[in-house]
Amino acid sequence: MLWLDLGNTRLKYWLTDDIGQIVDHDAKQHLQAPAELLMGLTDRFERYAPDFIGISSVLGEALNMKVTETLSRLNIPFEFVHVDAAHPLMRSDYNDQQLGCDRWLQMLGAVDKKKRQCVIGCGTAVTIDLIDHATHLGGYIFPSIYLQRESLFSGTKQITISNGAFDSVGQGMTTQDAVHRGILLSIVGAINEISHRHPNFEVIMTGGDAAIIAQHVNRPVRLRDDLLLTGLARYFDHSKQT
Ligand SMILES: Nc1ncnc2c1ncn2[C@@H]1O[C@H](COP(=O)(O)OP(=O)(O)O)[C@@H](O)[C@H]1O
Ligand SMILES: CC(C)(COP(=O)(O)O)[C@@H](O)C(=O)NCCC(=O)O
Ligand SMILES: [K+]
Repeated sequence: MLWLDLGNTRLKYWLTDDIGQIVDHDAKQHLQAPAELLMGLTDRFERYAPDFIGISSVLGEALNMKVTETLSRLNIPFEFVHVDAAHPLMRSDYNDQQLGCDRWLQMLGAVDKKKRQCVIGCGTAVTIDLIDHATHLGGYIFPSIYLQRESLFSGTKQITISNGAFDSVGQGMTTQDAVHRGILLSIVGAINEISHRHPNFEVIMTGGDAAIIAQHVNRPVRLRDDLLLTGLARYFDHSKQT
C-alpha cells in the first residue's frame, strides 16, 4: 500500500508491505505544488507496485484535482479520505463539513474507547483536540510557531526577519529572544492550561514540531509520529469491511 498525507507545508508518504511494515517513508516540502512533487516520485512508487493508494489531504479542491490527475496515470486504485463524524471508532460533534481530515485521522489513529485523550497536531497549524472515551469533544486551532513569527515580521516595523531558535519560554532581554520565547509560550501555555482544565486526559503529540513543543509542557506527553498513518490504515480497514 501507498499512504499519502498532504499537509499545508509537507507531503509525507509511507510504503507498506503485506503485513503493514513500513518499507519506505519520506517527508518533503511541496511548496504548494504537490502534484509536481508526486510526479517526481512516481518511479519510486512504481518500483514497489502498491495495490492501493490512500490519501489524506487538507489542500483543497483545486490542488486535490491536480493530485488526482497525476495519480490517475499510475493505474493504481486510489481514494481520498472523507471525514465521517459517525465513524464506529470515534464519533464527533464537530462540524464534519469543516473538520480537517488530517486532524480527524490523527484522532482516529490515537483513539482508545477506554481513555480520555488530548491529541495535539504540531504542523503548519497546531491543533488541540479532546476525546472522551471515543467521543470527540471539539478543539482549538493555533498558527504554528513559524506562522506566528511570520505574522510578527510582516505586521511590525521594528521586528525584522531573524532565524532565532524556539528553545525557551523564559522572558527575553532582546527582541529576538522575546519574539521566540513569547511565541513558544503562547502554544506551551495553551497546552498547559488545557491539560490543567482536563487533568485526567492523556496528552499525545504528533507532527513536525511536536518534539520542540513537548519539552516545555508540564505534563507527561506521549510523542507518536505514526498517528496519521495509523488513522489512515484504520480508516481504509473499516471501509473495506463495510
Ligand atoms: N517557515 C518555516 N520555517 C522553517 N520550518 C518550517 C516553516 N514552516 C513550517 N516549517 C516546518 O515544517 C514542518 C511542518 O510539519 P508537518 O507536520 O509536516 O506539517 P503539515 O502537515 O502542516 O505539512 C514543521 O516541522 C515545521 O518546523
Ligand atoms: C487545521 C489544519 C489547517 C491543520 O493542517 P496542517 O497543520 O496539518 O497542515 C487543517 O486540519 C485544516 O485545514 N482544517 C480545516 C479546519 C478545521 O479543522 O476546522
Ligand atoms: K498536521
